[in-house]
Amino acid sequence: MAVKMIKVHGSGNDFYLLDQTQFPEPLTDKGLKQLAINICKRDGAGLYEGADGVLVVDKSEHAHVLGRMRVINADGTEASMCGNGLRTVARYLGTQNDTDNFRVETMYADLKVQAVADFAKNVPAYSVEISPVSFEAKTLGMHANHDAQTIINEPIPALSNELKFSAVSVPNPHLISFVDHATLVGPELGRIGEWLNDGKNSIFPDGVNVSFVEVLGKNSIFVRTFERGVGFTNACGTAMSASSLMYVLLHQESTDFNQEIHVTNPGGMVKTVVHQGADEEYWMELIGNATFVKIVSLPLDDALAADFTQATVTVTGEQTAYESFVETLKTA
Ligand SMILES: N[C@@H](CCC[C@H](N)C(=O)O)C(=O)O
Repeated sequence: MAVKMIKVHGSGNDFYLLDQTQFPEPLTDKGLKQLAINICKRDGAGLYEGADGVLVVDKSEHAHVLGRMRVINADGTEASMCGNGLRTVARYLGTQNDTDNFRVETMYADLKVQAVADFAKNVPAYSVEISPVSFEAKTLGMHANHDAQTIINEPIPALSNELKFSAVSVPNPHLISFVDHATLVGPELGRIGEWLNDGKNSIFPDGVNVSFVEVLGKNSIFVRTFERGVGFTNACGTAMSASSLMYVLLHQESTDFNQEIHVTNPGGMVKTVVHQGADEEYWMELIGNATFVKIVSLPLDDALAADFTQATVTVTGEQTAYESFVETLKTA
């Protein structure tokens, strides 16, 4: 049996999108984990250039929902959400069902998604809801600062004597620190990210996504992320949404609720809007590209055995358009 996957990305955060409805029976969780580990490897060991993870699309049993998305990180662990990936899954399901405003089931919520105006010619874009938000240590799996219930713009001495951190789940866990430019591009993010995701530390035993954020100007931030289960990524959608929330809560001199925030990242840019609902709950809109790079086919047994010799590929041409779009950002 052959497996067909689409190589997709949002802001250069890249994935293999696997629609399990192509199989008579979905893969087991063990099979999905093995597949992700095999195909995501970088440096020529994976399928083509590898990926940050696999986006698994399944049927949903929920009413008014077009499909279910699961997120398997490159190391085979499962994440509860993926903002950049959700945009591409929204495009995939929307195109299949000929609709552009619907919901997708994710681990903790059925999230609203919507097609929006293209970012540039041949650079389709989608807006997705990021929620639910929590600052609770229990939800975050956090045991820091003598088991503090929340950490909002506070030092965590076990991590750094200089930086302040905010811990927020959206619903995957994020640790956010506002830094100057030298710190943004320096080695601290890698050091802290690796330590917190070593599976041995007692602060985040299940790991955490770590982001450094630089305020660039009014309604404008740069976000660099070390992802749990992946390492450095070009961009992390939930991290950019969590960073935007903390930007609104901590930097009212520069931004506010309901304003469009320009978020640049190493792989491109997205826009976010932070909302507070009627019950005071926070939620974010994440707006960005949903690029389909190529369609890949290979025997499923080969993919599960990490043999990619029979793989065939059809390139869409969208990556060239995306790269031209990113070039325009540098001159803007
Ligand atoms: N890149 C994703 C987030 C992926 C999940 C993360 N690695 C985790 O384990 O929480 C995004 O765009 O949000």
